[in-house]
Amino acid sequence: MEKRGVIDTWIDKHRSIYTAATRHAFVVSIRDGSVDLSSFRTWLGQDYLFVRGFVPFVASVLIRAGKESGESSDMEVVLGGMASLNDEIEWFKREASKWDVDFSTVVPQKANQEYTRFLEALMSSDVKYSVIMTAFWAIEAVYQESFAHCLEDGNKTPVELTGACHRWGNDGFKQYCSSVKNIAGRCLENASGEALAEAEDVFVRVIEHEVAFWEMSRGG
Ligand SMILES: Cc1ncc(CO)c(N)n1
Repeated sequence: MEKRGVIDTWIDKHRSIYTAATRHAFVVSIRDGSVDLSSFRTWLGQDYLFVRGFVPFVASVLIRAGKESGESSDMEVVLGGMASLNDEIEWFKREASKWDVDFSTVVPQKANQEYTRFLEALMSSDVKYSVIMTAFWAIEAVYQESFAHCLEDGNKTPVELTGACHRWGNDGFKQYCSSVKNIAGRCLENASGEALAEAEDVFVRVIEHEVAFWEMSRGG
């Protein structure tokens, strides 16, 4: 059994918003097959833009893992995440031609802009390593839990959407999220009360941005 840490207590404490992010109506509609394909296309274009903004964020996490972590494995975990982002961008481009979405004309919507701005603020050197790691974990975990749900028993996920679900819902990605969670948890064990409060706040804000991102996608 894995040890329950502060992150698990936050998930419990903020359960309703956490569930709103990981079982959003958009995700549930993928799982039950009722998804509106124009929503999926909106999500695809917006998430491609998001991921392009997420790369520099992960790069900043990588630099900090190299400099500030006492554990050499932190950098390797984040580097693995970087490598999968490289594949992800290629995947998005293949999906774009499959769904006839032209990324060059996609304009970031408000929820996307606000999320990207939030990530940019987290890249400041004033933000503590434990806080940035908590954010990084939460961002990845929402996608992992959401898309894994679309692959669980009883799903009616349309076959043309299973590629997206496997991308974030596969066991390797789950393992990777668990490694990031362990890093964040370890940092938080030694964190000051102030850092803990900041990390909890950032956790909730990530979840809120994720909910808004799904809402935007569903809105078409
Ligand atoms: C909005 C959003 N959150 C998380 C991820 C996971 O990388 C993603 N691709 N997009």
